[in-house]
Amino acid sequence: MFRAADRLRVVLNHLDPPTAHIVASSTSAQIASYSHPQSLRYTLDNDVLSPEQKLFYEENGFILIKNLVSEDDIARFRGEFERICKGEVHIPGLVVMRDVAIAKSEFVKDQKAVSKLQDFQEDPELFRYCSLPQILKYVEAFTGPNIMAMHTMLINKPPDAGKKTSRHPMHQDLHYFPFRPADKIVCSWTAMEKVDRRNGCLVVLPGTHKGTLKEHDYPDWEGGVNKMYHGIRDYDPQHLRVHLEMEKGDTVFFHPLLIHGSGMNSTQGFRKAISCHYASADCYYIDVKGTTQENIEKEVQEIAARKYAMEDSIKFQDAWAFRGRLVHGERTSL
Ligand SMILES: CCCC(=O)SCCNC(=O)CCNC(=O)[C@H](O)C(C)(C)COP(=O)(O)OP(=O)(O)OC[C@H]1O[C@@H](n2cnc3c(N)ncnc32)[C@H](O)[C@@H]1OP(=O)(O)O
Ligand SMILES: Nc1ncnc2c1ncn2[C@@H]1O[C@H](COP(=O)(O)OP(=O)(O)OP(=O)(O)O)[C@@H](O)[C@H]1O
Ligand SMILES: O=C(O)CCC(=O)C(=O)O
Ligand SMILES: [Fe+2]
Ligand SMILES: [Mg+2]
Repeated sequence: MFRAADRLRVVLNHLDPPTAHIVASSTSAQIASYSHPQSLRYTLDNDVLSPEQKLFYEENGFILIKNLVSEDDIARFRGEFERICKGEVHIPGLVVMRDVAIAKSEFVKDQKAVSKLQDFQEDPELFRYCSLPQILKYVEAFTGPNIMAMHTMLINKPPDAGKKTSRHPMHQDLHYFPFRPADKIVCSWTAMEKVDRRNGCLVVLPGTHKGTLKEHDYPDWEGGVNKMYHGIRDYDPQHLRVHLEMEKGDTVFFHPLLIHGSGMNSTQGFRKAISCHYASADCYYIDVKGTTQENIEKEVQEIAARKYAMEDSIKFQDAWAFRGRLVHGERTSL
């Protein structure tokens, strides 16, 4: 009989030493809560994940793969980001976001003002990230062969302006998505430089992908909160937290129900990461009316109505169908 604690130890051998140390320092009660999976629910067989890696994802809801994206590719993404910030290229549909602490200040056409690019699916250079074969190989282990890139971001977490607005509250990405099933959705998030607690690395609550979608709303933060940065109000503050310290090119794949956030950037540098949410093209859209997702639907529709100057006519689902791009296999449903 393979005990939970033994399995966790096996799995820890596949983590970075710092992360392994943090997981290993969890209490025995928390370790015991890693139950034995009856069968593999969250991963598929495509010979990419080792049995230990599968078990780790099943139990924790994330897996970190070291050195998956090359220095050259990251340099190219960084170059394109700079060109966008300088206004040298114009990408249809791209959303350029500024941190709430600087959004109201004078506009500077410089990357320093930009906290996030969203929806870069029409930028061939940045979208290369979503088609990288070594990423898709892993994605397929979660989604199967028909793969849609649904949501793209380049996050440029700014040095905190003193109001802690650079934090991203604890949340589940599924809150933003009107498609299911959740188990056929996965995020890939690649560090474009070394990320650690000082510059605001990702923080995850392992195992929370086994729970349900929780109610999200704006946190009561005195210094203000960025637009659409909803958080979970009632997550268990005692739950084991793992800080994912990563080197440039390291990539974490995580489940859309995994509770995660990122801390304040207390350095002077802009912490960069690039990410894509993938879903199986076999997923289907749902109506979020009457669910906890109604609040985000309303906000997305308000912004879309302003952006495309079309009152009320954009459905939440259509906004996703319009941005989604097939990256592998067939576009069967989404
Ligand atoms: C897994 C998925 C996870 C996620 O999707 S997380 C977050 C999702 N976020 C998004 O979809 C992007 C949301 N942001 C946006 O759409 C835009 O950045 C946003 C907020 C509409 C601003 O667009 P801009 O083109 O900059 O428009 P603008 O300069 O005219 O500003 C309009 C009003 O918005 C304010 N604003 C801008 N950036 C903000 C921020 N970061 N947080 C809070 N408020 C912000 C801005 O001050 C202005 O306000 P006012 O109308 O002057 O009172
Ligand atoms: N008061 C709070 N309420 C809700 N969430 C918070 C609060 N403070 C921090 N968080 C969230 O916890 C995560 C980590 O935040 P924080 O910046 O405090 O880093 P940390 O985990 O405490 O690490 P460090 O101590 O190294 O700063 C982020 O997702 C952040 O948004
Ligand atoms: O890079 C980060 O800080 C995390 C962003 C994130 O989790 C999100 O935008 O959904
Ligand atoms: Fe997220
Ligand atoms: Mg802290």
